[in-house]
Amino acid sequence: MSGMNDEGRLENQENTNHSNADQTGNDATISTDAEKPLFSNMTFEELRQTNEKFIRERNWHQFHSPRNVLLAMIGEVGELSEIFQWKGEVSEGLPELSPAEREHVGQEVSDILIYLLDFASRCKIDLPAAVVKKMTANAKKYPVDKAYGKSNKYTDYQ
Ligand SMILES: Nc1ccn([C@H]2C[C@H](O)[C@@H](COP(=O)(O)OP(=O)(O)OP(=O)(O)O)O2)c(=O)n1
Repeated sequence: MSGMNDEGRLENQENTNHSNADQTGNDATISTDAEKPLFSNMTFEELRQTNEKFIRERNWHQFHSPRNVLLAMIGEVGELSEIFQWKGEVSEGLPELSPAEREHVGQEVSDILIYLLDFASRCKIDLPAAVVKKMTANAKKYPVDKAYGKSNKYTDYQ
């Protein structure tokens, strides 16, 4: 279960002592190191400010309406999808892709995030706060005891 701490940050209160093994005894966990730090320490706000400067210096705010930025983001989602298109299943860490393809994935996912930050900014949405709120709601909708090891929609066990 997750909740908010005094600073408004999402804190993970889940009991992580349970086994990841499913009923057949297999370890159902795909990633063993998913919770180790992976991202560099740039805040959403720092990234947003850097991008606002990029847009302002080019006098591009006139083009960056919420609708235009949303469409640009969807275009980048398409570009990311193209890298995976017609391939078989791809494993965590993308070992099936070439180094150039992995680099390309990083570029396209960055374009998506840049446009997402831009979109949130154009809509005056405090994105990290909205994400924390949504994660808290997700944890309530999908309680561990009901959702553990199941991929059902929450409506199946309401
Ligand atoms: N009007 C624009 C144009 C570009 N960008 C920024 C956001 C994206 O991170 C990146 C998108 O640039 P391109 O439209 O040139 O798209 P790609 O980088 O994906 O290039 P290509 O389409 O050649 O793969 O640049 C932006 O904010 N506003």
